[in-house]
Amino acid sequence: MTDQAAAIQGDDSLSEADRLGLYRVLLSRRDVRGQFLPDPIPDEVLARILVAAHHAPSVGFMQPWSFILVRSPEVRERIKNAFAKANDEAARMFEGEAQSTYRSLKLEGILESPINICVTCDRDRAGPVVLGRTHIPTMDLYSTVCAVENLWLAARAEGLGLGWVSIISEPALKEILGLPDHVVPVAYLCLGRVSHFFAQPELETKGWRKRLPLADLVSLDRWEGPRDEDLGKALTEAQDKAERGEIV
Ligand SMILES: Cc1cc2c(cc1C)N(C[C@H](O)[C@H](O)[C@H](O)COP(=O)(O)O)c1[nH]c(=O)[nH]c(=O)c1N2
Repeated sequence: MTDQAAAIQGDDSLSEADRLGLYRVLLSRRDVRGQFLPDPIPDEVLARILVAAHHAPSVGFMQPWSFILVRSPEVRERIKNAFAKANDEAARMFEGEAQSTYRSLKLEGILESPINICVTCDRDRAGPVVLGRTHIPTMDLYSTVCAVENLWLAARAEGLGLGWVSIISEPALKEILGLPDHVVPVAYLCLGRVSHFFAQPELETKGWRKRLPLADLVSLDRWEGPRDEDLGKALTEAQDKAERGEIV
């Protein structure tokens, strides 16, 4: 092992303020669609956010991601048209009241945000045999999602809003952005300064779906296995506190 590989983090303890700050970012991150301001993002801020994304974990240290920064109004117009087509198709998949609620939702900020970012996964980046991906081939896609989450949290820490738009046909997105076959567009993101962040997910406040009780989702040793009652109480308490904004 080289000296550098053996090196350990000098000051590896986090202050209480750091700990709370991280939870604050995690719990106050929102998917933003409608509150974008047009102000450009300074390069140094964008660079920090992209570095955070690039420090995500990845299978076999594959780093399969790339970031296409979409600034061109023409390209964004094409993306918006692809969204409008897919969104109309999506609306028809819901029945009755759900369909009218769906149609009332704002589900993208493609043109209002100053920049869009497509995070891609190059499935060939580290050759055909990748450490850790040998038996579950989708691990490179999951790694790319880790980069997306890092990017999302770093954006929130910088006071920027981010919205993920997935209501677009994948072939249309690939064609517009010129992606080769082996590159998957994992996430199409809208990024920018915002007028405000909502306290709760918009889908929750608009009555689409509620946050599930965490204690119902944690079991022991097997799928829907037994519950640890004490842990269940702790989970409910922690979730209630988070909902009241107490950690934040
Ligand atoms: C993979 C994926 C894909 C999408 C999303 C998220 C993720 C993870 N979300 C955002 C989603 O609606 C949102 O995360 C949840 O409603 C929870 O809200 P907060 O993110 O906590 O604000 C999302 N939102 C939207 O308005 N249009 C979209 O196409 C999508 N697509």
